[in-house]
Amino acid sequence: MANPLVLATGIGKSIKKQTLVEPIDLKVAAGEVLALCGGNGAGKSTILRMIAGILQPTSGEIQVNGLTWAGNRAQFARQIGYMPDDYQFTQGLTAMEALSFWASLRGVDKTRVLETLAIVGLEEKRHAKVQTFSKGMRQRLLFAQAILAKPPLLMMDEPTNGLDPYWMDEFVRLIREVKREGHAVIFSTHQLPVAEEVADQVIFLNQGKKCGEGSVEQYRARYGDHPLHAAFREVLA
Ligand SMILES: Nc1ncnc2c1ncn2[C@@H]1O[C@H](COP(=O)(O)OP(=O)(O)OP(=O)(O)O)[C@@H](O)[C@H]1O
Repeated sequence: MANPLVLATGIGKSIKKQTLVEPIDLKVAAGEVLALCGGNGAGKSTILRMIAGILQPTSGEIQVNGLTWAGNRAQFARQIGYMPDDYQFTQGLTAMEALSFWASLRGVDKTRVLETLAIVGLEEKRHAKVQTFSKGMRQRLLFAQAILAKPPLLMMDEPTNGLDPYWMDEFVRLIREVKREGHAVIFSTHQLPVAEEVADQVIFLNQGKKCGEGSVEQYRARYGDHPLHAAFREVLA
C-alpha cells in the first residue's frame, strides 16, 4: 500500500498491569474498508478509540492523512468521523437539534444537516426528541453525525447494532457509497455477514491480540461459504 490514509504502527494499550491491546500494525488506504471482528472484550473498541484520538495508546504511533494527534489535534480530529457504541444523548434534544449541535462544531451548514437526516431516513422525525427514538433510530442518528462533515476516515463501533434488516441493507449500501467516494472506513462488528459484504480487509482479534488478517476473498478461498463465521470459530477456538 503506497500511501495509506491510516497508518498505525505498534499501537498498544495497557492500564496498570493489564494489557488491553498488544502492539498491532494497521494500514487502511483511501477507498478501503477494514472490519475488526472478535469476541466480547477482544479489544475492538479500544483500537477504534486509540485511532480516533479518544484514548492515548501506551505504545506506537498513529497517522491519519499524514497527521498525528500530538502534532495537531484539531486538524487530526477533522480527518475522522467517529460513531461510538455507547453514546448518551442529551435529554430533551430533538434529532435536528442534536445534529445541528455537531454541525456547528464542525462548520457544517443546515443544508447538509437536512441531507444527512434524509440519508438515514430521519428527516420526518427531525423534530422528535431523541429520547423517544428506538435503538436503531439512535444508531442511524449517530451514523448521520459521523458522516456529517464527509471526513476522509469514517470509524464506527458496532454500527449495525439494533438495525432492522432494511437498515442493515441500507448500511451496506451507504458504506459502499462512502467507499466509492474515496473515504476510508474502519468498523467493528459482531455481524460477520455485514463484514463479508462490505469489508476489503478483516482483522480478527482475541484477548487484545491480532489472530487473523486478510481479504474476504482470502478467507473465502480458505473457508468456503460463510468464511468469516468459519474463521471466527477457528481463530477463537
Ligand atoms: N477503561 C478500562 N479500564 C480497564 N479495562 C478496560 C477498560 N476499557 C476496556 N477494558 C478492557 O479491555 C478489554 C478490551 O475491551 P474492548 O471494549 O476494547 O473490547 P471489544 O472487542 O470492543 O468488546 P465487545 O465486543 O464486548 O464490545 C476488555 O478486557 C475490557 O474489559
